[in-house]
Amino acid sequence: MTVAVKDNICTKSMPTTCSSAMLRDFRSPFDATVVQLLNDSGATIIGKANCDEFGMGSLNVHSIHGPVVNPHQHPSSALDWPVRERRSAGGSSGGSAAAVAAGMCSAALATDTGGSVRLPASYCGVVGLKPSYGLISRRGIYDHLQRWGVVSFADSLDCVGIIGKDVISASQVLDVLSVFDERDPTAARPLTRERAQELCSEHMAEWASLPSGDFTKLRIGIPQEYFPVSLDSSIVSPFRRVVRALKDRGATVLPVSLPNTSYALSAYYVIASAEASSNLARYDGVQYGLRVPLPPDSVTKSPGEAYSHSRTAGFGAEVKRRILLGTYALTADAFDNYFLQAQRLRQCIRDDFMRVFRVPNPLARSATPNVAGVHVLLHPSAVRTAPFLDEQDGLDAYTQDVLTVPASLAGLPALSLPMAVDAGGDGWPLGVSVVGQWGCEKMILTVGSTIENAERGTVVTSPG
Ligand SMILES: NC(=O)C[C@H](N)C(=O)O
Repeated sequence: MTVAVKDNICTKSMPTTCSSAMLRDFRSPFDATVVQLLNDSGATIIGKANCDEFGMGSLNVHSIHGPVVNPHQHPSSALDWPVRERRSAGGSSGGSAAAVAAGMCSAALATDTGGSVRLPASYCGVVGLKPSYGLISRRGIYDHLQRWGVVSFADSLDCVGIIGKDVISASQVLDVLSVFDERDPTAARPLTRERAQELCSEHMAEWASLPSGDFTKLRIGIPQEYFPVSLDSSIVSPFRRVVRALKDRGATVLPVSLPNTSYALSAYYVIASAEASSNLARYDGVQYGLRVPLPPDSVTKSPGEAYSHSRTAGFGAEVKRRILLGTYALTADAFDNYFLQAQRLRQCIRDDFMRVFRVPNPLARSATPNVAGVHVLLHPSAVRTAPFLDEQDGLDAYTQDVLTVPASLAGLPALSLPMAVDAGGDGWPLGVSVVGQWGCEKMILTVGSTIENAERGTVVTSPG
């Protein structure tokens, strides 16, 4: 299999820049465990993929390598396209999604902190899987040299994810990567993995043992809060078609409520920025990263001034904004009102999910199945199709992942797959997401491949 690797995942034989001037010349002395696993399995790594700087962004426009142009509709000539007609590939893993969409490789490694795998997958018309938090290793081989094989952004949220040309490619890569890595302290222990697998298989047996494609007894929840006013109306009809296809196979589809969803984005940006401000403190030009010597006429020449000089030159504007926001959220004055509140909201969001799932959480002490609950949730992956690259405006960029962030805060597996492009839309891809209980990757991939087959058989007329 040919695989591209996002440029925040360490590779020995290629640079790892994180799309940042800070790491422009960085060569990792080791491969991340995920890269080693891919190499050992015989995969061919074709190159590193562009991303937003340190994974911060939703449109892959914050990069020293320039923005990623969405290759959909013109896969071999995206860069010949007039600038005003170029669309974003989504972020932060825009390069990974674009490489798969353009047919350069059959899969790509990416990372997802708040939606960075699923949003680009949705915008580029490919499959994106964010696995359960802790399922795939983030560790490197020589952990005394650098803490992670994947360069940290926000440790309590970062996951290695997979982008594939179809569900089967994504699940093949998942099989290779989902092994326990004792070097990664956040990796789920073998017992937890076994328990999750047992629970998932037990609950899949309720419906997946029936003849293929018969989903009688599969219960699917549609979270009512995932249809905000910002949702483009053209998404509704393809989404309904997907629901209908599942109902035709016997599935019960019912509305469910995740009442704290509207707090997810605010909680995410506080928590992720706070963790980023602490993680990125190591890039001071002495321990790590670009070092820019102070000018000879500099007055104080204090270490603080030297750090600040290198950090000012090495980090881009978006990374600086997150460091400022995160540092503020962690100050004594703001901690209770921002950081603690965000953590409380995160717990409420987790509880929302746990209340609706039929499969018990393998990480919880009491594991009572909720018989009125659902096996999986289904919702649109994004509120719109890929924006034009020259239509970026400030706040909009932060609301792109409004539908992907909740599953990240809860650490749950989520799969985005393309819906057939509909005559009512603008001809650009749209994704639908399937979310499951922790460790239920097999379940969401099974539902995903049924949707994929149904959508492949859909004949729709394209608007252009
Ligand atoms: N990194 C991610 O998962 C994307 C998110 N939009 C962020 O900028 O934090």
